[in-house]
Amino acid sequence: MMKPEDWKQEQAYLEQVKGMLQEGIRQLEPEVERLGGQATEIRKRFWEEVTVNTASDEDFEETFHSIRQQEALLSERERSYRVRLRQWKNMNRLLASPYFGRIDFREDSESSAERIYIGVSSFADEDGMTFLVYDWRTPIAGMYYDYPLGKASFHAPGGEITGTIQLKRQYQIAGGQLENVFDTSLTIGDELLQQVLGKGADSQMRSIVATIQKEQNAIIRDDTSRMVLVDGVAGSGKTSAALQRVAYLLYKHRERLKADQIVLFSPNPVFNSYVSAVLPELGEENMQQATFQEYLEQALRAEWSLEDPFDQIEYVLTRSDTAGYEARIAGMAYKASAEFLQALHHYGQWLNRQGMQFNSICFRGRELITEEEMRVQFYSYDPVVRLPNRVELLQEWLLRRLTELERDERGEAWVGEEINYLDKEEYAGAFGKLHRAQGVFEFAERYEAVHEKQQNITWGKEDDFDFAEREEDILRQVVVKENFKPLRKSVKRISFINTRALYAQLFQGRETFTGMTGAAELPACWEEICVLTREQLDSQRLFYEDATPYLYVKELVEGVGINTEVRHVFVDEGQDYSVFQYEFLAKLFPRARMTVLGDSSQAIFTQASELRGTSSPLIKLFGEADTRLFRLAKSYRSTREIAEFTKSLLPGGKEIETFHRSGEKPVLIRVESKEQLAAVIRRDVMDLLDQGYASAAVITKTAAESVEAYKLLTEQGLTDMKLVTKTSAEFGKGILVIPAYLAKGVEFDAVLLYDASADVYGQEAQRKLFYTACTRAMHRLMLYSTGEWTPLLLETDSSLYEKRIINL
Ligand SMILES: Nc1ncnc2c1ncn2[C@@H]1O[C@H](COP(=O)(O)OP(=O)(O)OP(=O)(O)O)[C@@H](O)[C@H]1O
Repeated sequence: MMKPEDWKQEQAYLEQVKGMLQEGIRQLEPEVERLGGQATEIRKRFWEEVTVNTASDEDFEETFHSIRQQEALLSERERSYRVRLRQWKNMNRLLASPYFGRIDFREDSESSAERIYIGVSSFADEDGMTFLVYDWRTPIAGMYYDYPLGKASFHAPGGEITGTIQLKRQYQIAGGQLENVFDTSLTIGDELLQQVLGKGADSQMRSIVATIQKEQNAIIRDDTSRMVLVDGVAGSGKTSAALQRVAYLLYKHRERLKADQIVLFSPNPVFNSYVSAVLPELGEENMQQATFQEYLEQALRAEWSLEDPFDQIEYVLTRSDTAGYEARIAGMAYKASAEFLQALHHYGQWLNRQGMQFNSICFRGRELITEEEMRVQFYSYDPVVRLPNRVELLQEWLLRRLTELERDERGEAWVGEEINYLDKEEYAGAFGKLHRAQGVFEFAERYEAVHEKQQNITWGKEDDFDFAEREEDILRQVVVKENFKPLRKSVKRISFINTRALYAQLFQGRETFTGMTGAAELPACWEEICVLTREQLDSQRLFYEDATPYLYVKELVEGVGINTEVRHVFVDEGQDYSVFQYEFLAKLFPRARMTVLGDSSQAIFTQASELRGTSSPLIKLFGEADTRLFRLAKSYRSTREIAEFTKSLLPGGKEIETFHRSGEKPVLIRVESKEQLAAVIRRDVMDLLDQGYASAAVITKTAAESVEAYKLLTEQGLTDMKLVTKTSAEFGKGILVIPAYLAKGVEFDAVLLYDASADVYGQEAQRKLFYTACTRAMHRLMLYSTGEWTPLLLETDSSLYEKRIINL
């Protein structure tokens, strides 16, 4: 218990800080207003203040300088305004809760300790010399997360500082009022964490700044590795740590790193809205967020109809009784593998010598430049020149060829016909050109006349400028040029490369594939995989598993469009990306460091990658020396009862540590029919809401099952539910019906697993999906079944759950 005089002292300090914050805000407010007003005014009157005169070169130069000056003034005002506004916002944020922690740190060279209060941003007194609150991201504040009482040290700009932490305190301050103070000897006391975790789920993720754990802090502050790889169990704070890390990096490199130089790849669009509040809460702007699918669509949508990962997983889960299923599944695994990547790499080398595929250039039903001509030209270049460079050379050659062919084309009969059909505007356009040309001819005529006089040479009549003939020439030129424009455009877009054929020729059969790629081992059903793949390609569709390899082949030949602006790439749910996708991201963002967060036990997609271990493509990506692997073994999300239950679902689950927050055991309820199922779920949802839980998710295996559940529950009179689909942009609080794969990464107060019977989760392959669904629950977990229980529960000790008999 805290001594009354300590409490009093804390109260007094809080009042002092609040008073100074209020004073700071009072002083800053008029300045923020003034600077904001000035910037707006300058922007509004920008052109009034600039004298625009371009009559002479000097005038032009003067105008140019005057614009530059005005621009500089505006950007200076806007910058000052932004800085002040940020300070003002930070102070306001602090006012409600100025700090959450304190350490008393005595440097070895000093006789007394300094009190370091820690909050979401720094706050200094008026002369800027004394820090009343330290930003949590400062090196000195880092000790708060890393050390218990006793010896501690931190890196200051001048070197390592060592000393002793003599006191460690945590605060709960809300609305400017001191609610609780805890002394702790540990890194971060459990008491506060208990309280934080005991709260209800939000529709948006919260910042964990006050209770970051030591092992999470190491991830947040790692600033040396090219690849930060986090393998953490469900609910261990991977996403939370990632977002805190973004905030940390933005603070530490605030002079040169901007939020839009950071990209977070997230599992689905709903997730984007789920995490979107954390950084603003910490006073930072949001980074860019994207899904890999968005990237694929932007690169391929123009030519292909693309399957997305959700349709792919629906196929995997629901179509096992259809023809070709086994082959497709084998194809998915192979097309995401390191072996296939290696094979494509060799394919690139093979293409260096032969086998390039082109689209001939056709015009008015004729082949102007044939595939064969292109192939001959392409392979006439020095073989040491890389494929993309040779493509460039070929492109230049094609453009030159087109110029020649365009010239030849002018005499063709169709051109004359087209001239006759030129409409008024086209004619006027061509005529304008003619007149410009005529100006040149007039000048030439004058010159010739003078020249003639001087040389006393007489030109023959037939050499005179024949306007009518010239007119026809120019019109022909114009018409052919117009008609050739699309050809040039498509050459510039590199459409002469037949990427589809380049990809399709990989799928002709086992021997040809091996010949082109040197691949040693192929799936047994390779021939069937070939047929399936070609069928798709022929109908202009790409399976999800083909999209990235297809892009890989495209870029192998054409070169990669790179982004050099982005400095950090974060990949959440990193286990769900294939080795291809990582290769891609590394190529696409050559100047970026990568942070990948994942959990192998939640690898529900077929293209999953190993996170650690010798075969991890992630470690290979930048090499072991540049990669740092972190392991998070403790799960914070769920109550101990739920976590003990979910860890029993995994073969290696024993390693998972649970956080000791207690609640009710998971409940297994068996019913007789779907109608009864809906009735029981309805009753349970109502009960949960009555008990004060604000978010409950009815989690299903597939989208089709979600639709069924939603319908049945509606029929039972449950209203105000939201059916979440892959196109949903966000979900609020309340009751959701959602397929498990869309609930990835998010959490709910209560999870009601719609149907955990053997019919639905009957196979070992569904274990990870089942585990992912159950681990979404924070406080309550209920599972229902309309028949035999799923065999995935067989290993689970019956003491870990409660079985209930329905009683409607
Ligand atoms: N240090 C912490 N302090 C307070 N809460 C924490 C802490 N670490 C994690 N949590 C909480 O635990 C829950 C799970 O965190 P998060 O979603 O970041 O985990 P995750 O590892 O990404 O989970 P999953 O892989 O299951 O999606 C969240 O409610 C988060 O706020």
